[in-house]
Amino acid sequence: VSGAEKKRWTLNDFDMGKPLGRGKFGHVYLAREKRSNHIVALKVLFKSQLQQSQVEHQLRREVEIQSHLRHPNILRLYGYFYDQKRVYLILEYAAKGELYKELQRCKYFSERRAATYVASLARALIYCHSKHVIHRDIKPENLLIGAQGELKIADFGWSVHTFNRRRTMCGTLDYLPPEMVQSVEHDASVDIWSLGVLCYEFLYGIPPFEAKEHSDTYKRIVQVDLKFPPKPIVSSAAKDLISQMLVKDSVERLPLHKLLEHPWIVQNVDPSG
Ligand SMILES: Nc1ncnc2c1ncn2[C@@H]1O[C@H](COP(=O)(O)OP(=O)(O)OP(=O)(O)O)[C@@H](O)[C@H]1O
Ligand SMILES: O=C(O)c1cc(-c2cccc(F)c2)nc2ccccc12
Ligand SMILES: [Mg+2]
Repeated sequence: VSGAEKKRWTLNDFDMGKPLGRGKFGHVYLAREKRSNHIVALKVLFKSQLQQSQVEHQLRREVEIQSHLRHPNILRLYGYFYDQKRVYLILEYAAKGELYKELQRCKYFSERRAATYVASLARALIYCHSKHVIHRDIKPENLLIGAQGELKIADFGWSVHTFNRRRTMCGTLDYLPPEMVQSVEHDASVDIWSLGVLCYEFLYGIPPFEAKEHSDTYKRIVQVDLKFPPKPIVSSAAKDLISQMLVKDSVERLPLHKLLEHPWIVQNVDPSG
């Protein structure tokens, strides 16, 4: 759907198909763009609900960010339009649906499948960070699966553009203390932590710091109370990678480009990518 940015879309440009799912602010439908016959997912959001939840600015930011990202493992946002009551997002259709449903169905993934997913997510995040975009909400619910089984990061609702704030806010960086200057790195490394949590959940079927009460989960996270269950059996290489990502001090976390060179990834991702 090239040149989509300039075009002014309306609902008449689409034939509506089956509902694909329900989100917090509305429904997502399968749709076909009439001129190109291109199949898309049309996310319909109600303005009233967006206003009630005061997420208008977040949605505009999500649209602004996602519409400029181009990567095979990032769900495309081709464009948007709105009418009196609703805002419509024209999204790439992920034919194999939600990753978390697939994880629930399989209970946990094989090491090869988990490593393949982790590697594609790492590549997508390297791309995002190179554009000074941090996702900040990497979790199974926000991952969709494309027609060829490839992973697509969706839902940039919590993503932020860090660069401008840092630069424009203070002009020169010269007078900023290390933690302020580092904070751009610092923020980017939140996605490394989340990817480590995801890798653990792919292999064990449960997230590493799960607890009955929120307060207990909070404690386990801040203490990095990382334990590997005896079952299912997981290779020490996988545990080594996870242990290098779930590190409290963010600057100590394994950088994403180093992750792609880790033995567990190299040995478990088929070279065809
Ligand atoms: N591009 C897509 N392709 C296929 N299915 C989709 C797509 N986008 C959404 N869906 C389906 O619709 C459901 C709801 O979509 P989504 O999660 O984006 O809404 P939401 O939950 O309101 O968003 P958010 O998670 O930011 O609150 C998803 O769980 C998924 O099943
Ligand atoms: O009536 C509007 O001008 C309007 C526009 C947008 C909007 C504009 C661009 C991108 C985007 F994602 C959303 N969101 C809204 C949310 C609530 C109420 C009104 C609006
Ligand atoms: Mg959702």
